[in-house]
Amino acid sequence: SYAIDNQAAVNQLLPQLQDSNILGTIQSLSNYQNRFYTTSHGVNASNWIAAQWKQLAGNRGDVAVEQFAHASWPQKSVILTIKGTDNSAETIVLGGHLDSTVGSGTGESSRAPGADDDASGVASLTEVIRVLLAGNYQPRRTIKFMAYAAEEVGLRGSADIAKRFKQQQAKVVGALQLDMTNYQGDAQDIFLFTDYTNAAQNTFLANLAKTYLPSLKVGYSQCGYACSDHASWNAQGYAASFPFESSFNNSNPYIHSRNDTLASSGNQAKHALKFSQLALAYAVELGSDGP
Ligand SMILES: N[C@H](Cc1ccc(I)cc1)C(=O)NO
Ligand SMILES: [Zn+2]
Ligand SMILES: [Zn+2]
Repeated sequence: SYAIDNQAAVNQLLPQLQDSNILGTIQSLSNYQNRFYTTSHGVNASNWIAAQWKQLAGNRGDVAVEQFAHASWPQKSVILTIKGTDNSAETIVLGGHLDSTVGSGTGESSRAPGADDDASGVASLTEVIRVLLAGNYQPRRTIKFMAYAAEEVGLRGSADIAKRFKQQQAKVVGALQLDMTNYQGDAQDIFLFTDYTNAAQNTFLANLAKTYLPSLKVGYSQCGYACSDHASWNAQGYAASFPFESSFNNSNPYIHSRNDTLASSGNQAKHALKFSQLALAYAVELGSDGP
């Protein structure tokens, strides 16, 4: 159910989220020459994220970090799992993509910083992982954080994973996608996309924002096509949502170019922090439901 009944836990964890940490992760990821799915840099960036998430996991027995190998390209996806206590068969997925591109012809030497698209989403998620684990949060459902490979070439990493989960009849209660969280193109703060997503879960997110982030303005928009990894989960029949940094009309003009840098996003991570806050509320409220 989409009940909002964990105020104590959420309100204790929310203030611990720091935009300075998000900024650092965006900087580190955009320092790779590129993170394209077939380059050595793209492979290294995946390994770096896995190492970061392993560091955050520390020696918690209920937390595991793995890299999901894809058959037809070298860049792996990264999955961190926090195993649930008494409702661990039900799973919540929070994802973003780790690859970057400057469009067709991207290769080993291309410069593709991908600060907003999508280092920002991976950084927003990494800060949620840090706070949940530092706060020793123990979910009843299983929570999986995913950094997908090869999103820019057709949502291929998330498609592999979502298909595998469906084949295994995994009970994914909901999936949240963070792709571009740090460029504020509009006066409103968060835009919930209504195509290729689940309406009931979108309403839940709007209610989470109203409850925990009352100063934020929430709008709605559409992509018009399967524009990020939420569409891979939607395609498998799972409830997906896609909170986005701006409206379609005012989206970041720098993406898929060498100018998708932190500087182009105002050298800040305050906008990305809002998405960490929403994602944490989503993870804790859904994660705390029993069987
Ligand atoms: N097409 C998406 C980015 C994207 C998504 C929504 C909107 I509006 C504008 C741009 C992409 O490149 N994801 O990596
Ligand atoms: Zn992109
Ligand atoms: Zn993207």
